[in-house]
Amino acid sequence: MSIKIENLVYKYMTGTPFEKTAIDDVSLEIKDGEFIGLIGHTGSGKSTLIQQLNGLLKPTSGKIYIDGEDITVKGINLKKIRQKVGLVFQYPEYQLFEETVFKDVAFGPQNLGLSDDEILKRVKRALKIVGIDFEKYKDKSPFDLSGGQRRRIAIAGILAMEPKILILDEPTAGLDPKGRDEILEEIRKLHKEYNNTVILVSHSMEDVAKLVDRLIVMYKGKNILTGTPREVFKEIETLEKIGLAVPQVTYLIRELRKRGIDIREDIITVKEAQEEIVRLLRRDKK
Ligand SMILES: Nc1ncnc2c1ncn2[C@@H]1O[C@H](COP(=O)(O)OP(=O)(O)OP(=O)(O)O)[C@@H](O)[C@H]1O
Repeated sequence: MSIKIENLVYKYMTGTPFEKTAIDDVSLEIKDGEFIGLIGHTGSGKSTLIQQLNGLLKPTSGKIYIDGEDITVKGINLKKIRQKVGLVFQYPEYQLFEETVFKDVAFGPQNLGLSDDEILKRVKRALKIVGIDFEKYKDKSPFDLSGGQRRRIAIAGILAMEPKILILDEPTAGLDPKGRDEILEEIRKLHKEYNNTVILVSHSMEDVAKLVDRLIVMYKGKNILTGTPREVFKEIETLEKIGLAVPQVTYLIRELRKRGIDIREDIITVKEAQEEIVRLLRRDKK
């Protein structure tokens, strides 16, 4: 499902100073099935932006179209929008409340009024994607599990509703490197399996660059850069100015090129760097 945002403005009326413009005239388009990384420093407006995409916050002005439908009009059916746009909040594990894993993941599909067979199918599928063994965990209390496992179950609860657009707000926040890599790998898998539109919110370029089709970079409520990770990483000066680091390997390649080494410019992962270095060594041997 596609998303189109036109001249979006969001002002909080409760802050200090009294009025705070959190989203400042943002326009962008996301295509059906795209995997987007929404990047920006703390306070750049990422959470405010995504909460408007499922109707949780109502824009101060501007338009949002989900699959061509304007969701900013009065009287719009919010339940219908939330079936299409699934939002996984930061630290979603704190929103688990049922006494078993099964009940927690089934809660969303039950609210959609699906049959028991369909609910079971969806719960199994969602747990499989997040790497939780259905038989082993279905009757366990989520509260007896580790933080990483609880987060997966919370994500599975949203996946089980099979939203055409899935938005994850900092899904790796607070996890150790292993847990972080596992969750990111699962998000990659689920995008492949469902082929839905995914927006992954993060302030770590390193995490998202290797996964996404396109990056949207926010700064002070504005969308200041958009493009593939390779295109965005070329703007190192702009990114540095706004406090976002490009992956370390990108810096390394830049330094090597400055020293006259003829290495490909658009490398963004360590794996690509390894392959390129091997290629150069082989070439020089000849
Ligand atoms: N409830 C609120 N009342 C007033 N101002 C708010 C409120 N929530 C957010 N803001 C302000 O709006 C701006 C954007 O905040 P937002 O949470 O959308 O940024 P973010 O990029 O998601 O940050 P983070 O990475 O920390 O979640 C910030 O300046 C923030 O202080």
